[in-house]
Amino acid sequence: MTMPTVLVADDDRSIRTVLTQALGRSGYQVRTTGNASTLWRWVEDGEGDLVITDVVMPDENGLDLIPRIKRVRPELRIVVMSAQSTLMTAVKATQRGAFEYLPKPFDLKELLSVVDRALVAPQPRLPDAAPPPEGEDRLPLIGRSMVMQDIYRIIARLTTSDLTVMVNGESGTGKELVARALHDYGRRRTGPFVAINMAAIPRELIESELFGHERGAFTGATNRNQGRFEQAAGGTLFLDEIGDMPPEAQTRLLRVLQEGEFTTVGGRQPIKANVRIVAATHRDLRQAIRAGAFREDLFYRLNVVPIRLPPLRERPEDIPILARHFLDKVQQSGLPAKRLADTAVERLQSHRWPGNVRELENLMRRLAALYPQETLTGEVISAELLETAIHDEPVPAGGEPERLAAAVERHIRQFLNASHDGMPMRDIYDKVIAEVERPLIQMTLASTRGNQIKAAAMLGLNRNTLRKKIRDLEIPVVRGIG
Ligand SMILES: Nc1ncnc2c1ncn2[C@@H]1O[C@H](COP(=O)(O)OP(=O)(O)OP(=O)(O)O)[C@@H](O)[C@H]1O
Repeated sequence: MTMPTVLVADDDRSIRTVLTQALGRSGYQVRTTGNASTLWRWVEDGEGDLVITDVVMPDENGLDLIPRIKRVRPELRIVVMSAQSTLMTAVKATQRGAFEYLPKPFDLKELLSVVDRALVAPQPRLPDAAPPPEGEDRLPLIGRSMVMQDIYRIIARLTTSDLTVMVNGESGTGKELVARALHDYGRRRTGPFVAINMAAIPRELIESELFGHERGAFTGATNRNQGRFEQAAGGTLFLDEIGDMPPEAQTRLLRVLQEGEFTTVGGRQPIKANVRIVAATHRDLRQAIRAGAFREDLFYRLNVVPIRLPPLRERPEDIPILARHFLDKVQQSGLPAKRLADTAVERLQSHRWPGNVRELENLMRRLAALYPQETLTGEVISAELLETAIHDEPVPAGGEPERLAAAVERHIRQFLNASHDGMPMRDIYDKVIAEVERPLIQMTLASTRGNQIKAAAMLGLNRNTLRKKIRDLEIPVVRGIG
């Protein structure tokens, strides 16, 4: 029995060598070339059982070759590998009919398993998504970390179906962007994208917002109103913060998903639901189910394809590229160009980003608007991060912001417990006040980069009072930064 022949096209000689060895060891016959035209000639001549192609080659883009190959040899499987590991590459490769897309660098074992699968997989149905708009190279999602690569591949596959998707991730991780990408590159892209945020609508209005209402259905319903289900007909309905949906609305939504039709509030005539649903939440829905706050049956209806968006701190390698992307964006809106010093990148990568990508985006916007220097240094970033730390309440890992008073109570309890062995503690008042005053003054000074006049104004203190406090609390004075 002759072993299948794998045709490899990549302009990088070392990749050709590695693939020849690895595929050869697995018993395949291998032919390699460094350009697209030779690959095309082999394919036209009927050679090969599988193609592995790079994207950027000197004579032609591998992605452009896929439709031509599919036209002459629809049965031939194509695996795309690319160092241009963006969402668009994944979407284009999948929608043009590639069997699999592998971002470089890839794991050889994974490649071999893809090759094995490709050669035995049943005849593929051509994706029924229309090809994405050409020249559409604006990237909706930025980041090249391995976790994001996996997400791009899932999104790319999901653009060829209408499966329900559940996006889970902390606030600001890009859940809405994922929902939009699923719509913009999917089969329903010519239809509407309609979003509704369960947390932002009063609970008694949610059903009428979702399904619409008839005139006179309730007090104040002076007109018939279309709900989001009707508005999104033929397109995508994004149910944001689904974990905040009240129980009655959950029951109704479940019924609509089971029956494929809905009635408006006060209406009788069932209307066919024609939407693709993408739901999102920052909550742990399994925990909500255990607490009786979310219907398990609804969860399973929605959680057909789960996508977990990682918090930014789990993919620090994406931070520089995201930061530069946001600086470019603000530059396009007319603000001066900025660059990041290496120290700035380091500082950004060591921050925890409780607000995730949104926090990074806002920081870059603020820096572009506020700082006159062209180069942003680590020091500038630190000062700005401290400033936001003063304005934002801290969000501990548990999710809910900790009240300052709660933290203070915890510390006071410790003070009081420390005084239990007979000797009452003295000067508790001054000690506690100093504990709060010292970081307050220190951080305010850091955020004004040592400028005591500005710090006094921010604190609402007289300048002399501030100076006295700095002396009494023995706060080191750093002057003249920036
Ligand atoms: N991978 C990414 N690439 C580029 N921009 C991103 C990315 N992820 C998030 N953003 C940007 O960060 C901001 C927050 O994203 P988005 O609104 O999608 O987050 P979310 O998870 O839906 O947040 P929330 O749960 O608070 O509604 C947006 O301005 C979005 O454009």
